[in-house]
Amino acid sequence: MPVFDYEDIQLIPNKCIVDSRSECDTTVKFGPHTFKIPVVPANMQTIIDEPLAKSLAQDGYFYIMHRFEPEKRLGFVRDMHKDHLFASISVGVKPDEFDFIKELAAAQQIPDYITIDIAHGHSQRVIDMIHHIKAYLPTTFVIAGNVGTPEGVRELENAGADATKVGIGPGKVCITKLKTGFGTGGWQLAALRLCSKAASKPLIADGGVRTDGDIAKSIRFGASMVMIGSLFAGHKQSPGKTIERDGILYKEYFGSASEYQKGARHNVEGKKMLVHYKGDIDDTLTEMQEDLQSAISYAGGKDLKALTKVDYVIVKNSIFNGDQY
Ligand SMILES: NC(=O)C1=CN([C@@H]2O[C@H](COP(=O)(O)OP(=O)(O)OC[C@H]3O[C@@H](n4cnc5c(N)ncnc54)[C@H](OP(=O)(O)O)[C@@H]3O)[C@@H](O)[C@H]2O)C=CC1
Ligand SMILES: Nc1nc2c(ncn2[C@@H]2O[C@H](COP(=O)(O)O)[C@@H](O)[C@H]2O)c(=O)[nH]1
Repeated sequence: MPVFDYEDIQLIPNKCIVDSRSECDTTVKFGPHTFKIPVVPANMQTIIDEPLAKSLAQDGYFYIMHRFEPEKRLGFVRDMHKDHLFASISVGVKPDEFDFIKELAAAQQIPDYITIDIAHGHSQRVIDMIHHIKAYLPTTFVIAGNVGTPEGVRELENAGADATKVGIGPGKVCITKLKTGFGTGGWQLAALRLCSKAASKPLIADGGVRTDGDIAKSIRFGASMVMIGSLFAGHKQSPGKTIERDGILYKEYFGSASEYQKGARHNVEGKKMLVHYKGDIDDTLTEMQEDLQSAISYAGGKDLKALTKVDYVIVKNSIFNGDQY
C-alpha cells in the first residue's frame, strides 16, 4: 500500500479549457445546501463562534459550530432559523447529549446539520448516537467521526451517517500520534484515499491541511469537504485570544482535547500554540477560492469534478508534516 501525505504529492496538469480562472466553479453541494467552496473551519473553540458562524452562513460558506458551550446550542439553532440561515451544530456522545437531541426535537428546532465530534468515532456510542438522531431528527444531515479506516467509514454509513469525517491525529495542535502511537498523522492523504474506496457517501478530510494546494489534493483523494483549523486560526474574526509579543500580533490556537479546553490534565491529546495574526478571514476565504479555481484550471476542467480524476506523483516522504511536539 503506498503511503503518503499532502507534502509528498504533486498533481499533474492537463490542457487548460478555460480562458480565465474566474470561469472555474468551486461550488459544492453538501447535504441540503450548496456552498461557495468545499472548505469548513474546524469546529473548535478558537476557530469558530456564533458571530463568525452567522457571517459564514450569510456569505454562502459552510460552518460547523463547536460543542464546548453546550447550553448555548438550542438558542443558537433558534437564532439561525429566525434569520433564515442554516443551523449546523456539534454534539458529543455522553448521556446528556442524548437528552439534548430529545430537547431539540421537543422544541421543534431542527438543525440542518449535526456533527458527532469524537476523537475515536469508530465506536458503538457514535453508532448509537447516529440511530438516536435519526429517530428524533430524521431530516437532519448527520456527519459522524472521526475515523481513519475504511471499516470505520462503512460502519458509520451503515448506521445512517450521511457523511463521515476522516482524520485521527493529523491536526496541527494534535498530539494523539505522540501520546498514543495511533492515527493517520503523516499519512492522512493516503488514509483518505483508502477510506474513499469504501465510502458511498461524502467524506470530510479533517486535519493536516497546511496550504491551499492541500485542498485540491484532498478533493483528488476523495474528499467532498475539507475541515481546516490552523489556517483559519489567526484572523481578526477568530475567537482565540489576541496576544502581542515584541510588537508582533498572534492569536491563540488550542486543541479541543488540550488542557486549555478541558480545564484538567486528563487524557490530554492536544496542545496550544500561537499563530501569526492574518487580518480579515474574508481575504483568506477569497484567496482559497481563487487558488482552487486555478487548481481546477490546471486539472483541465471547469469544476471540482475535474480535480477528482487528475494523475499524480509521489515526490518524497516525511512523517511529521512539519509539526513539532
Ligand atoms: N481528530 C482527532 O484526531 C482528534 C480530535 N479530538 C477532539 O477533541 C475533542 C474531545 O474528544 P473526545 O475525547 O472524544 O470527546 P469527549 O471528551 O466528549 O469524550 C467522548 C466520550 O468518549 C469516551 N472516549 C474518548 N476517547 C475514547 C477512546 N479512545 N476510547 C474509548 N472511549 C473514549 C470518553 O470517555 P473517557 O474520557 O472517560 O475516555 C467520553 O465518554 C473533540 O472535539 C475531538 O474532535 C481529540 C483527539 C483526536
Ligand atoms: N488529536 C487532536 N486533534 C485535534 C484536537 N483538537 C482538534 N483536533 C483536530 O484537528 C483538526 C484541525 O487540524 P489542522 O491541521 O487544520 O489545524 C480539527 O478539525 C480536529 O479534527 C486535539 O486536541 N487533539
